[in-house]
Amino acid sequence: MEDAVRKAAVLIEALSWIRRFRGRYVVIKLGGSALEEEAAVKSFLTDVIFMRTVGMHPILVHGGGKAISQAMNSAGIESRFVHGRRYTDEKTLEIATNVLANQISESLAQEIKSQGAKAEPLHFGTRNCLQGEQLTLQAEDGSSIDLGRVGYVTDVDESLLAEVCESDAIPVIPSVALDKSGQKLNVNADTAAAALARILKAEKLVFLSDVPGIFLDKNDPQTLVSHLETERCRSLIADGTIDSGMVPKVDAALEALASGVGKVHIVDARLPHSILLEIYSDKGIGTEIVK
Ligand SMILES: Nc1ncnc2c1ncn2[C@@H]1O[C@H](COP(=O)(O)OP(=O)(O)O)[C@@H](O)[C@H]1O
Ligand SMILES: CC(=O)N[C@@H](CCC(=O)OP(=O)(O)O)C(=O)O
Repeated sequence: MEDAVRKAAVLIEALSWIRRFRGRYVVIKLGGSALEEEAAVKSFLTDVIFMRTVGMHPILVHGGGKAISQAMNSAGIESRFVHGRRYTDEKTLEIATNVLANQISESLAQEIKSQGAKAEPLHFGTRNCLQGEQLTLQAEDGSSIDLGRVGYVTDVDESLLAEVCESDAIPVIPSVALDKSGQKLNVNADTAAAALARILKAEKLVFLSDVPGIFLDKNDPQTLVSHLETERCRSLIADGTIDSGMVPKVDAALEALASGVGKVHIVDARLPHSILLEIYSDKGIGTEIVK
């Protein structure tokens, strides 16, 4: 009996959050590290279906850095990263966009469908929703750094996304944009998700990765911080506490918050139902970043 009452209490706790987020966009970025664990991905997609069913508009954006590197290895091409971006020549572009759109997006959408919900992969091979431009970075001496066909998102087809969400489907979006002449660009998935959240003025941006959140000591999970403000994030990046793959995520988080996104969350994709616990309960389990 006690157990049944406890279950009802959980539902009641979720009620105010369900009401608050009805009809709102939540952009969820699934990273390549998290995608490696098949069972965890299936359970995560059940959570996304739950979110959709209770009226939220979840938008799934994904990367797949590890799978792209594996596919490149198999093709005998070595991956090269320049300032955290994969140097993308024509052959790399073909492999990366094939892995992201034709393999990962399609398999995520298939899994959502096999769990009884609707999903629509949105990319260059179906209906594209990310427009972009080629990214040029500047070196300290002012010269430009060549990244090849790497891009950043400049615009999003909002009416397409609204239409897909209204049809009750979950949009599944790989981090590939098209430029003005319809050519593909390889976009870092963290920045693609942040651009989507910014342009849609999403309620939330959630990063699912392979760590429980942000640690103050990278090697000690006990140092997880549950709440961070933007200034603190900047100093944690500056002093090296936040480094490697976490830097583009936190940079993207700061950019999204600055342009009106309500809150950013970093949660562990490997922990069952982490996203539901983060969004629909009073005390989350990962790291939340606020302005
Ligand atoms: N302060 C920190 N707290 C937690 N993780 C950190 C921190 N600094 C760096 N990291 C690293 O960031 C990684 C997540 O980034 P990444 O591997 O690029 O994930 P994804 O594939 O999800 O984009 C973690 O596995 C961890 O090694
Ligand atoms: C330009 C660039 O670096 N694009 C990334 C796109 C995938 C990605 O970002 O995947 P994760 O989320 O798993 O890191 C790449 O080619 O790896």
